[in-house]
Amino acid sequence: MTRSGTLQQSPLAERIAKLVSQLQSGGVIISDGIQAQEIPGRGIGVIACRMVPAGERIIQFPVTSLLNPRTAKAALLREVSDRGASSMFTLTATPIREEATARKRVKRDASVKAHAGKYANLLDSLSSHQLLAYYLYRERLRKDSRWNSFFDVLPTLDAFGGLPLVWAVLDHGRKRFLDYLPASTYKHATRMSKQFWGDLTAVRSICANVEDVELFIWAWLCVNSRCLYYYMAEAPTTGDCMTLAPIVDFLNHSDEEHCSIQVYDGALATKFFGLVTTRSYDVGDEIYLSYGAHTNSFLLCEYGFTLAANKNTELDITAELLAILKWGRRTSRCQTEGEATEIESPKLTFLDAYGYLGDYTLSLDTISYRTEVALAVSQVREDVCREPTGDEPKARTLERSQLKAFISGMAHGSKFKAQSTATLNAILDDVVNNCDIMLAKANDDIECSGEIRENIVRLYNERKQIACAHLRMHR
Ligand SMILES: C[S@@+](CC[C@H](N)C(=O)[O-])C[C@H]1O[C@@H](n2cnc3c(N)ncnc32)[C@H](O)[C@@H]1O
Repeated sequence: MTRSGTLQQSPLAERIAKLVSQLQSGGVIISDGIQAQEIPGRGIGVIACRMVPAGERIIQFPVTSLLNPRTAKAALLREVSDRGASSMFTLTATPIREEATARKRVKRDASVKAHAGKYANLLDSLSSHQLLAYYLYRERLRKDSRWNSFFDVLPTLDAFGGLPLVWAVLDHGRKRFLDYLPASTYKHATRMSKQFWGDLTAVRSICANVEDVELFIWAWLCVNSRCLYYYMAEAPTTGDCMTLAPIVDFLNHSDEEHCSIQVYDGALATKFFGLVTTRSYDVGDEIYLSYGAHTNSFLLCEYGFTLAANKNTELDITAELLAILKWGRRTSRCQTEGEATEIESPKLTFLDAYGYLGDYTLSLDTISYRTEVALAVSQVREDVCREPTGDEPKARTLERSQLKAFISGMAHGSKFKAQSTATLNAILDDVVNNCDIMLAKANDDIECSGEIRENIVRLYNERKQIACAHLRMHR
């Protein structure tokens, strides 16, 4: 992974040492048992440099040194009162005027106060992700930012080049790779792209001079891929409870549990944000953190990598199943999921009413209950999914009650089993064929190379592996 910076930059080890020393002088405690260093294929990671037992606190951060919406907002407001109108950025709404003479200082102070109040309200209107991306964007442009040694070790925009979001937003000849993605991954990338543009618009609505899309996407992705959960009472949603913690954010992901985050009280009423090992390590072992039980499709979209062997692998057949529910037929290339859910359909309305619309998946050995329900609904007539409006044939009433009993878990749904298996097998045959086509396409495309091809191939191989396992089980 390339690091941010230019030709004059010092070696990575020196930049890491500089960041560590700056953090330590700010009260961060880093165990002598760990060391951050470059790891082939994974950027920077954290390694045990002595035997580290389970239960050791390896990093401890005074919460006031974290970079999160709370500390970023405080820094932004301080800047307004310190710099007044000479602030590098001015708000879209009523910028304050520089007052030239001492006589006008009182008036100026009042103006700064009013400005700060307005600014605080505007900042409060941003989500945590928007606020942090805005803050990183601004700080990255400052020569004297207190976060410069952190920025010196963050990935460059180039290092984010494997993310579908970057292909979608910046293209750089890669937009067409989006068409190689499985439908569910494509949908995830599209959703992120929408969120990204929405966030940029929100930030620009309070500060028009956020013009550099490349710098903003870099900031947005640093926040997206490096933030950890951190509870803040003022955060409006769980998703807003996020913080950056330099060094902690060097830990790479594993689907095994390695470490946990703890917030605890220290001396003098200081609160600490700490990282604690949950297993022991030998010298040279990499110390990981689980980012969550994520599939490779999720990891690719949110973080730009996939795991060679992922415990949370699944096959998403939402697009394929929605096409059957809506149109009563299969489609060969399914990127139609959005389209299918937007169209009025009694079966989709019915599934939605019961909380079973979308997210149809299979793991290597199980079919999710949501998928079973959707398969059952796919085989009944549309009028079974409508509420009765008067007299109706008894058979329809019976079938509706059998379906509802299955959905609510009161019946095994054996009535639906055979047809569900047949429909699923037909979908899985299509999945296998589609995987072969897409694998051949990606492999033949010489521009789709390196890590990007490796990740796409991994997604299709996984899909194919799960589809074949179920076809073997159910044929
Ligand atoms: C929180 S950062 C971890 C530190 C990062 N490696 C760095 O160089 O700064 C998350 C990023 O690390 C990389 N990463 C994390 N876990 C990985 C893994 N198991 N394999 C490959 N890359 C990984 C991805 O680029 C991801 O976006």
